[in-house]
Amino acid sequence: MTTPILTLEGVSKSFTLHLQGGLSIGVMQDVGFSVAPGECLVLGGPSGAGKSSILKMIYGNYRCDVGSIRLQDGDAVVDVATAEPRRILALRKHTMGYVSQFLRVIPRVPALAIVVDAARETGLDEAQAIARAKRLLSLLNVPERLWGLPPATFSGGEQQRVNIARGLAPDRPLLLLDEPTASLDAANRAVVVDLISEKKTAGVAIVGIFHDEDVREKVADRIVDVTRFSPAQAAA
Ligand SMILES: Nc1ncnc2c1ncn2[C@@H]1O[C@H](COP(=O)(O)OP(=O)(O)OP(=O)(O)O)[C@@H](O)[C@H]1O
Repeated sequence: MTTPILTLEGVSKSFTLHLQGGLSIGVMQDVGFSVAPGECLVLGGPSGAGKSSILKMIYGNYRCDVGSIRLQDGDAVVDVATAEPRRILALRKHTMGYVSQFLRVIPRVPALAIVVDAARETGLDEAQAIARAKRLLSLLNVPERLWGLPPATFSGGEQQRVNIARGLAPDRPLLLLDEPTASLDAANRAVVVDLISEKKTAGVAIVGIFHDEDVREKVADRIVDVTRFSPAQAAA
């Protein structure tokens, strides 16, 4: 098997509810899986099972209580679980990308510039970045008349497609996808499936959450049901 780019081992997570007297709720126990370059691992399981929390731990937004999250970064291996915030920021710039279903709108920055800036983050020059951004926006059916406008006034679906273009524009070896196709129409879902396949062919490792069964079937190499990491399951 190809050397994995990402390996989670013995990861557990609980949340402390400060509004309820510091009550601690265990959400996941002993999470473990690996992902290889070019592979798409889909996290499955019912609402509240902990799928998004796993992505957030990999991205370094949530700290895990114990366990390791080892990420290949060039010749080095970094444990995200214990890495300094500065190291995590560097990983986000070069090594791992995160695409959620929501665009955090930056006031006054036009859609095309948002995607061009993202493409430039991993080293494309201006001309290459513009070409890539235009290709993505066209493929994702964002009308050309909107490219020069800030997305604040775009429809929800248009904003989501700008967001996907921005998330897929840079070249990073690991991509985390948190329901990027939620509320897209069938035609645009199919485009996203093709773009994900392109990334896989380019050797990008993907960990994703897709509620749409059809999308999941098309992109997943493996599906991990995260209910197997629930503390109740572990105690049984
Ligand atoms: N910041 C937080 N503070 C407290 N509890 C949290 C926090 N984030 C997540 N949780 C809890 O952890 C559990 C898992 O949530 P998570 O969002 O990871 O589930 P999910 O499987 O992605 O759900 P969905 O499919 O509905 O998005 C839930 O019970 C949720 O309430």
